[in-house]
This record gives sequence, C-alpha cells and structure tokens, in this order.
Amino acid sequence: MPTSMPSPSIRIPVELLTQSSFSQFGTVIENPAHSNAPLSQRLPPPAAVSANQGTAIKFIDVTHMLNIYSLAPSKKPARAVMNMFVCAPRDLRPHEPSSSMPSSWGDIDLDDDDDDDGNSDRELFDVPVLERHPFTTQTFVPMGLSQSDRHTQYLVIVAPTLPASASRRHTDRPPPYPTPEIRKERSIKDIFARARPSPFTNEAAPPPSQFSRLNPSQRPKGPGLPDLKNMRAFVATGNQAVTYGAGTWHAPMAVIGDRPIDFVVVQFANGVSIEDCQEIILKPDPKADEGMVVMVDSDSSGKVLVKAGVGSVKAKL
Ligand SMILES: NC(=O)N[C@@H](O)C(=O)O
Repeated sequence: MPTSMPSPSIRIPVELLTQSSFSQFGTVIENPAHSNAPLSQRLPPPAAVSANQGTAIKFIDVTHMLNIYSLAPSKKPARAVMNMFVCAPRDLRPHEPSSSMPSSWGDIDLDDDDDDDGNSDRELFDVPVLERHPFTTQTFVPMGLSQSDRHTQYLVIVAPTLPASASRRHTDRPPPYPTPEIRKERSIKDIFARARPSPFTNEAAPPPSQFSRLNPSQRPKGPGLPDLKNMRAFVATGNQAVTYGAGTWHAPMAVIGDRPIDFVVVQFANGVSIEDCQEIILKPDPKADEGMVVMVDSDSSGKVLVKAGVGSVKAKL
C-alpha cells in the first residue's frame, strides 16, 4: 500500500519552465537557440562542438543521468531503460472560488480568472499523488510536439523534499526510503580516515562525500516527504525535455490540451518496485476545501498562461 500524508489546501500558479527556475529539481533539456527564458534568466549554454562534418552542433552532456542503485537495500543492479509513456490529456475541473491558501510562488489573486483582455480562462488540476525514484534520474522526452503547439502542452509539477526530522511529524511510520548500506565492520584505519585533521595526511577539510562531486541540484534529495507548501508547477513546450533529479518528488506527467503526448522516458531500473518508484497519496484535511491544486489559466486558443515567476507578466508562451 502506498503511504499517504495529510495535505493542506493550496492553489499553485503555473510558471515558465526554464533551467534557472527548475534547477533545484533537475534539468531542462532544450536547444539554447530556442529557449523561452528571458535573456536575463538564461544560464550559460552547455559546451558545444561541431560534429557530423560540420553540419551539426553537438551540445555536450545536456543532462546528467545518475544511477545510485548501489545504495539500494536489495543491491540488485539496475540497467538503463527506455520506456514510452503515452500520456492522455488530464481532466481539469472548472474554477471556483476557494478558501485554499495561495502558493508562495507568485503574487496571485485566487479569484481572478480573467486576463487584461477578459478572455483567459481558469481551470483547476487536482494533484492527488506524488512519486519519486530515489536511485535514478528520470528524463521525459516529448515526441511529435512543436514549440509553437498551442493546443497541447505539459505541466511539470514538483516539490522539494522536507528534512527527515520534519517528515516524522507527518506520518506514523517513516516513508519507505531505502537507506544506504551501513558498514558494520569498520577498521581502525576507516575510523581515523574521517578524523580531521587527518592523522595520515594532516588534511583539515572534511573528506568528500560520495555525492560531493555532483552539482548540488543533482545530489539525491534525502528520505523526507514532499514539502507541499513549496510545490511548484511549470508549463513546458514541445521543444523541452525534462530530467527529474534522483529522489525528486513529482506528480505523474500532466498533459494539458487536446491530444496525448508520447514521451520517451530514460532512467535506470532494477525491477524492485519499491526501489524503482515510490508513491505518496496526498490526503486533504477533511475540514479543508480541497488539497493541492494547480491553477491552469489559458488564453482563447487554449495556450497555458504563465502566472508566476519568470516571464509571468501575463506572458503567453
Ligand atoms: N512521471 C510520471 O509520469 N511517471 C513516472 O515517473 C513513473 O515512473 O511512473
């Protein structure tokens, strides 16, 4: 049975998906020449070289795939897998006023469902479940969707991870999180090897942890529950793929629009279901209006509007 946790009622506005806004959760993969991000927000593009006899630009290492199944309790090795997810458009419910808290992401008016021209529409997407893959990154690559597709887009909904100590208050039993192997037999040399200054080298800095060579955004997120108060929702265009960092809490992919999107999904997996994917059901407080809800504003063509964060000046993607 999946674990559940109590959920506050919060309405979350949609943000533009850019590498800088998404960096704590993973990577946005896109051709920098076609980025939607305002110039001031763009990060330096990945290193590029000329390839294919000068007819191609090759961007190097556009996302980092991480396999940390060696830390899984089962010790069952993982292999790289590519699956295809054909994700149907989600049902949205009509907007109605609510006493839900506004999310901390953006200065939003919960009841404002018109843009300046009075022709935008607000609908609501309920988020009843989150999941994570503690030992692997997971990359969603949409196929057959263009940057300018106005009728079909996808939402990337993510939450930071609470510290493990805060998570214990939310649930009677700890969430299922495989823990790294604890080496029971440590030699005297192992024990002194972590002492600082080192008795062997006189080194004063702490020894590097297994993940210290990784960019902070790529490090595993820890065992805690999702930080629902800081959940965020980003709208992606067809020219963007997205990698969730290992252990990043995220909603199952949410397609908005007319037709399904085919995604090729690249990750590692070892076939042990609790190590490959962990779900948590969000249970709204019985006295609350609703649970976690993304406000999906769209213009008259169905294009999702950005209402918070970078490019939120009623920007139309
Ligand atoms: N993100 C999503 O839609 N689904 C997965 O992460 C999965 O592995 O089921």
